[in-house]
Amino acid sequence: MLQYSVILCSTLVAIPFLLVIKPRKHALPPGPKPLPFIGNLLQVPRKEAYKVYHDWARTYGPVMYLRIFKREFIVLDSLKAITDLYEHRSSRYSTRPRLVMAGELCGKEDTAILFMKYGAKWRQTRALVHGWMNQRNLENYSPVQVLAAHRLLSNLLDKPEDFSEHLRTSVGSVILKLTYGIECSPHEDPWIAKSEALHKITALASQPGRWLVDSFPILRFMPSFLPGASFLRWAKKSRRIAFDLVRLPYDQIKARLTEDSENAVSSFVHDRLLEKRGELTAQEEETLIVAAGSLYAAGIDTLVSILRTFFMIMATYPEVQKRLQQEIDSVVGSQRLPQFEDLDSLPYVACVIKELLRFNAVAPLVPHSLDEDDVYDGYFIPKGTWVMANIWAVLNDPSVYHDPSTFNPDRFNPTLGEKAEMDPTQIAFCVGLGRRFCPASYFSLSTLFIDITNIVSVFNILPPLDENGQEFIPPLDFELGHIRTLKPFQCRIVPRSEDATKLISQANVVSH
Ligand code: HEM
Repeated sequence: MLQYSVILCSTLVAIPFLLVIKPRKHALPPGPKPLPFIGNLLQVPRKEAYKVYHDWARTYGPVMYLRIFKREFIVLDSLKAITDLYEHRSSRYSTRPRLVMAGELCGKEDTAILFMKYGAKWRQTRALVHGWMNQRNLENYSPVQVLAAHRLLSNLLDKPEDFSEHLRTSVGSVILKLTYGIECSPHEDPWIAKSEALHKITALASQPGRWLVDSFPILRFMPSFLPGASFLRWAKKSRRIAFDLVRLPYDQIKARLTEDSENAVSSFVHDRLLEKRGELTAQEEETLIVAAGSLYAAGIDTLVSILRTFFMIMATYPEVQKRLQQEIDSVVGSQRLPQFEDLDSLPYVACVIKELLRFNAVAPLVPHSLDEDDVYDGYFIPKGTWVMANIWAVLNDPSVYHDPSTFNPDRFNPTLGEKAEMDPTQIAFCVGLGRRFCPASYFSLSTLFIDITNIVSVFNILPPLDENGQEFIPPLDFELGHIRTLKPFQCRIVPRSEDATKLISQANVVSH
């Protein structure tokens, strides 16, 4: 009942806006026929939207238009359209769409670069992140990445069934150590728990179509004690969690720098503070806090999603696992664990990583927006529109990737007479190479390399068993929050040999 009254109020608020829509010189792009007032609300897919949009593109073409109430959406379904807008018109298409719930009410616009509007604040934050995450600094991160990979092996040996949690701890501990110098505990670390809580909030807050306030921003001014305004109370709590997560670790480092400078550990934040002798202006401080917090928030979920998919693939495609192990064994042997120095000698590992990034499409629909009206391909693109790059469609285009629903790393391994298929690393991270490309692509690829090689060198990853003790293949069921990730699934993780078990123990003695 309450919901109906909110919809009724919103309708009354929206009518005057609808009446002043001006005639446009160029037509909007084609799309499914909208209903009066609610637009395409009832047609917008709730599940695997990127697949449905791709199907629609067969009817409407690679540039499609949708509307939900007053919010306008364009879906770009080809690499050409994405590159034309995100890259060739990057000065216009580099801002983010308005997200009232996630961005404004839950505070993501002020705490994470990913959600920030294009402008001076974004540029300053981005410059800080980019300067630190570039390829030249990669060597400095290696010891931390190797240590975390070894601890991951030990955790997988102890409690294989908790592999998803171990992955989150491992990736989180690398990012927290490099960003803030924080040492995470191997189990139930409070920082990792906070990041998990924020991940859930962000996924919920940015769910398209979930929040009426995203379509009717005026609802944010409702008194929060009113019935029907529980979303405002939830947003207030979530906002506090988002701010705490970026502020608390920063405050800890700052305090340690003055109180206990001898024991302060080098990190992104520590080194920036030291450069300025701890005397940052309020604005510099805010930029540093957000830059550091952005890495933590943007980095964990993406990498964990890819690594979980890796476990699923190993359990589903035993022949791929066997080839990986054969290659690693032939280069590394059985007396040590893989290292970064082995990278150039392991071409099949590189192909598997590329195929994981293609197959998983962590960010299947990347939203950008524009602050001025534009015309593309004869179509009108209104300012403020959500422009969504369908990266899943590009990474699953059968004219580029043969049999795209099959996991096949060999597609990147040119054989006699056959060309390698398009390298997906650029697309997965960069999306048409616009200005918002992922600043952490080198870091991500190196983390995937060290984790994957270490895991398969000592473990066999096998399908789970059913109640009759028979192996079964878990379904490949992805869910989409703010990123695309597999729903919980099981697999068996078993040491390959006694030597492998010994190697894990030795590596952890050395690392402690
Ligand atoms: C496999 C792993 C990853 C993938 C596939 C990935 C992909 C992406 C994509 C598609 C974007 C948006 C690009 C756009 O808007 O055009 C992005 C942005 C971003 N990524 Fe990543 N990412 C990954 C890992 C990471 C990691 C590990 C970190 C940090 C440690 C990170 C930090 C960021 C940040 C800060 C942005 C925001 C850039 C901005 O808005 O200016 N990413 N990433």
